Amino acid sequence: MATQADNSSPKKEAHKEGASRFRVTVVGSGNWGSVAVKLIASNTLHQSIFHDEVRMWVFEEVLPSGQKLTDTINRTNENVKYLPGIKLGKNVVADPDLENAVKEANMLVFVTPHQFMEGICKRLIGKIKPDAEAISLIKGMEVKKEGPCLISKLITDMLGINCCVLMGANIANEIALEKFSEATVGYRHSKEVAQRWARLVSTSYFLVSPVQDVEGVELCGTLKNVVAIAAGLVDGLDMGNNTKAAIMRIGLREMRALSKLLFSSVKDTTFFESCGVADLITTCLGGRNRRVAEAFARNGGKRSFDELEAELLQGQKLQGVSTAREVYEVLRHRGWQASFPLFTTVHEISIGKLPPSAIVEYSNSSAQ
Ligand SMILES: NC(=O)c1ccc[n+]([C@@H]2O[C@H](COP(=O)([O-])OP(=O)(O)OC[C@H]3O[C@@H](n4cnc5c(N)ncnc54)[C@H](O)[C@@H]3O)[C@@H](O)[C@H]2O)c1
Ligand SMILES: O=P(O)(O)OC[C@H](O)CO
Repeated sequence: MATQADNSSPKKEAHKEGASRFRVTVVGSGNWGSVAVKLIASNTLHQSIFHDEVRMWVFEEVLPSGQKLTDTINRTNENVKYLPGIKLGKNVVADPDLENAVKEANMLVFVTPHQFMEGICKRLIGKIKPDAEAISLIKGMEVKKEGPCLISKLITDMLGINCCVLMGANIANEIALEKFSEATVGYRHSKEVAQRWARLVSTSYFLVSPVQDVEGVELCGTLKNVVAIAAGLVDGLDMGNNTKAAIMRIGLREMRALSKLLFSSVKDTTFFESCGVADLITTCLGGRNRRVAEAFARNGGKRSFDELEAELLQGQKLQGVSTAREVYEVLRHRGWQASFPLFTTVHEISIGKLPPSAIVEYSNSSAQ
């Protein structure tokens, strides 16, 4: 069942005497981070359980104008670099000081590119409130000696706090324009906590469903980025819709198979939620991973993903190429490469070991 915030009244309900309000900080301010802030800020204003102010940690940058990004956000109420043209909400405060941004929060929303999370968590050890709850909107994982480590687990292990996840068919620019979308909150124990997260982010155009399967939800969001690279390669090779649909189907099979091998608790039904097949479809049709992979194939693999990412995304970050490498490390370590030809081939193409055309030749060996 979708959970929708009651934000029908423009005025905040009366605050119950003695009840303390949840203070929210969003750690991250990229394209999705800024849209998440907009959703949250529209809800904290109207719901008495939340403090009005939403603090947003900004990785400080100096803009071409010479001004700091944080100052510009606070002056214009817009993230002019990562989400231009969209007002975030007057109750949003951008803060370049990470420790200061989190110190009073008891609801922490993590939404940075995954490769920065370990460093961010290190800086936050001992700096957050002991009763804080977290949610990760980050699609990606780390690979440790012991094996893969999902970002929600990294947060829990390093900061000692519970962490839900929110994933879904959520191209940020479309949600910024208030076009209808769905998302899935994955939770481990407490449905009540998951419902509070849903209440924080849901709007009339953004419907959120809680599912008790953190690993399944997070692995869907993480692994679909590798399939999106494959779909972009197919587009760049002008192979047409049937081939792309086949690659998406094979990719979905590999997503499900790897998720269940890594965590036997992962539920089949999770793949039918927004975080599963719906996110796979939207990413393979309109995402950044798809777009950069298309350019990579059109250039015959002669320009690197890093170079194309910098040119096409202007500071936004791809997750699919590094996730393909991380998945490859897991497969190689466990001797599972032969069972995951699409994941393996995406990595080998991205490092120049195979040409872009290998995406079809090699991936279809699992198409049974
Ligand atoms: N953009 C989307 O449509 C979308 C939708 C759903 C989920 N996501 C996921 O959300 C996560 C965040 O993506 P995004 O779109 O908000 O970011 P983004 O790719 O738009 O922006 C990159 C961000 O990284 C920051 N950054 C750069 N160097 C840094 C450093 N050294 N340390 C910390 N931060 C640094 C930049 O300031 C910027 O805020 C990713 O896991 C992504 O897969 C994105
Ligand atoms: O633009 P991408 O490829 O990073 O994908 C964005 C979102 O994950 C889609 O849900």
